[in-house]
Amino acid sequence: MGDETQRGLLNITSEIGKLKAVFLHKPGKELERLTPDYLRQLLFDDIPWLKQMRIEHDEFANVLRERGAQVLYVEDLLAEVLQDKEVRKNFIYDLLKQSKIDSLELHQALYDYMYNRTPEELVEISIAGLQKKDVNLEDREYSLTDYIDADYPLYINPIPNLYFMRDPAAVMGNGISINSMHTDARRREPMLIKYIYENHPLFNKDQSPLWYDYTIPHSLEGGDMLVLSKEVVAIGCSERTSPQAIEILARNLFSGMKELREIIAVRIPPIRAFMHLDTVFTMVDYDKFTIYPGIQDKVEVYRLTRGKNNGITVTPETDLVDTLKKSLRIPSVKLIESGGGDAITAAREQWNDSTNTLAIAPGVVVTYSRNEASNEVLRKNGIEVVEIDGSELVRGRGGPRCMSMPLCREEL
Ligand SMILES: NC(=O)NCCC[C@H](N)C(=O)O
Repeated sequence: MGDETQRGLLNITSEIGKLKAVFLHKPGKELERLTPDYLRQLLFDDIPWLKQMRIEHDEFANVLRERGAQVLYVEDLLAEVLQDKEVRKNFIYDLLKQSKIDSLELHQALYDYMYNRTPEELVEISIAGLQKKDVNLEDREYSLTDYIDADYPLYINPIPNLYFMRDPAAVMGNGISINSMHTDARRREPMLIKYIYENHPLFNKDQSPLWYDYTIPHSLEGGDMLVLSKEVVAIGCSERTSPQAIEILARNLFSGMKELREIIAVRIPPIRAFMHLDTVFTMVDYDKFTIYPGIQDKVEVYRLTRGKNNGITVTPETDLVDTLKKSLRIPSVKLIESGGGDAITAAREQWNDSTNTLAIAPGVVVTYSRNEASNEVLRKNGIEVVEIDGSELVRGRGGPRCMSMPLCREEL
């Protein structure tokens, strides 16, 4: 990575430029800690079969490599930064704080236990959680909390959604937004990215501005963030991303991304099936987007530009397509409706993330093979579709875009 280490690896100025480097997390033991009792709370609808899921995830990573992207795994970079003793100490403290371990004695015992693990084991604990039965703390005196929580099997909860790397952070320009997650189930994920951002030379923190921090109390998730061009960013205002967060992010982007002209805020209905903007709308080529049919009539669109009202002027718009044309300064925009024109098929395939495409070059996308009608309609519109199997991966309700965090794309 020679040069990139010098100037920072991060550079995302579009949704569709050829993908050069991407962050993934390969699903691991954290998925084996999902039980029926906690499924909903952990944002799953079913229990995936981990072995098959990992095969599917490897296929996804291979497709990206074959098309020229460097695949970096969050677990590897985190293990590298945790080699440093000071970083490791702080990380364990933050992990215990985040896990709300308040009892002094338990805190000390778990600290000691984790400090004596290898960086790789510590990474696994931070993702898969820590079961009580795996730590022998028999001799200590119980606190009231210990007695009351005795039936709960874990000291540290798993974070099974980490393989949806899109959401805890997003690269925009040469900076990064480390996001504030909407649900408790995902609250730890951005902390892991923050440790990598602050300590790994590949991220070259001094060259890479921080656009948003996960400690800000207004939720913002990466599935809502689309870098349409150097000059235009779209942000979903959704179940997961608040208008306050969009305004804070907008101010930071306007002051740090000199070429950025406007931010399009797209308000989508706040329901689980449409949890982020990228579950209903993704960019697939210079002037083409795939969209869940009918959603364009249910959204509200606002343009944010540099202005006097605390740095931002907000202009309500009436139509998504007109706004895209105007903002991107292109003569036409093609919306490719998923589902192939049939409402039932469209709804079924959207549930399985048909519109959550990952562009790996202009007009080339990765999708799940199961979404046959939606893939067909993309092809009919001149898009090259690279299919992967996702029968197990999809059970967490996310597709190829959700599973990837692009770090660097070729400039258009
Ligand atoms: N960008 C995305 O839409 N990511 C999918 C996240 C799925 C995950 N189970 C969640 O509910 O957060």
